[in-house]
Amino acid sequence: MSDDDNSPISARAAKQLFADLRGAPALVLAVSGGPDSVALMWLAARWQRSFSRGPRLLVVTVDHGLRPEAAREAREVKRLAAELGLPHRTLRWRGAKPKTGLPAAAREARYRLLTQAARAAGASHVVTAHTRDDQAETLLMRMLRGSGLAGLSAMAQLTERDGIVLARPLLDIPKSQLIATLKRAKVAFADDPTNRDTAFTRPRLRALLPQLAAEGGDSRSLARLAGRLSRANAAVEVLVDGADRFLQLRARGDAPQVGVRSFEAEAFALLPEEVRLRLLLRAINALGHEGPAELGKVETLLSVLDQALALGPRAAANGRSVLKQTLAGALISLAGGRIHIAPAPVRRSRKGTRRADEGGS
Ligand SMILES: Nc1ncnc2c1ncn2[C@@H]1O[C@H](COP(=O)(O)OP(=O)(O)OP(=O)(O)O)[C@@H](O)[C@H]1O
Repeated sequence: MSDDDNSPISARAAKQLFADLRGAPALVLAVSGGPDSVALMWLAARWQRSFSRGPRLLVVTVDHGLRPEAAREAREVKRLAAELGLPHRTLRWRGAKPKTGLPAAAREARYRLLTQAARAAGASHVVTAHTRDDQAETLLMRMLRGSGLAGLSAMAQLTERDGIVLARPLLDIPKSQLIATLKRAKVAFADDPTNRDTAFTRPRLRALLPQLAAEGGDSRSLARLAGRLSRANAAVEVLVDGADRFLQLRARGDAPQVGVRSFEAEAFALLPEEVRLRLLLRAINALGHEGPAELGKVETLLSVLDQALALGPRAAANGRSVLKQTLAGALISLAGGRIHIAPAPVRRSRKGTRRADEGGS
């Protein structure tokens, strides 16, 4: 860790960190009460005071209803926000809590509540306090799961959700600098014990980080790796855009069918495997009605498709369907020398709930 990693963030440095947010009408600051987000609130308040007409700031704390101390922590954030002259709201997650996958469900609820609050306040952005340490943990978690290049790109500075921009201006900043900033400003912050609860994957991985850092794999190098993979991922996406246009040009003579993607099988087969995979993934996610497809399942589908295509154009050119499979609510078929992707038919199950056909046929 360099000396800089332990120095407080200056007003000048903060101005650069928040530069992308300067023109926003209003910002929701997502503040849990932990050190990272309390530092975000303190830095943003100081930054806003430097303008006569900066973005309006609204501080939002989500109480997930999972820990008894959460309500007190939210009140503490409200008190600190008031000291900084910022309005604050506490939002409660009232839905049923699942027995498994609780962190993921809580995160989903949190982002839903935060984006709703942003919309209601006329804010264009929800700003979170993700740090370089969070980025390193995210990369590590995804590496252990065997994620693809897109997943290994970890978090981006700006993403979009339901028309609201999620901004992470502190993504290159180590947590130690945020703590140094709070210490210098004499601001107190809460300690969330779930951050160390080894019943959850992320805290278990967090506990491994000092050992990795001792071997040279500190948050700086892990975050640099995520940045490099993100750059490579962006380049592949541009190649996939180009391949998509190429396939559309090849289909010029064919009347396009509404709600169906279709590729000429022979031209598709010439493309690199990663590009073929992403073309399928994009089409399935755009037309399927069961949420994003799992990468592993699309890989399996592609190998089945490749085997069918390896039988040669004859196999696929006689109009008969040589492959018909559903995945993530999309129907993928190979017939007449073309690959078709369309929404899968929705049928009623015996219990009366609607569901898509499953499995191949
Ligand atoms: N209860 C909360 N209320 C408001 N904002 C929160 C809350 N919890 C987390 N945040 C915001 O999200 C940021 C990341 O928090 P944390 O690392 O705990 O999230 P996570 O559960 O690991 O999931 P993700 O990284 O996907 O958001 C925090 O710095 C803060 O800005």
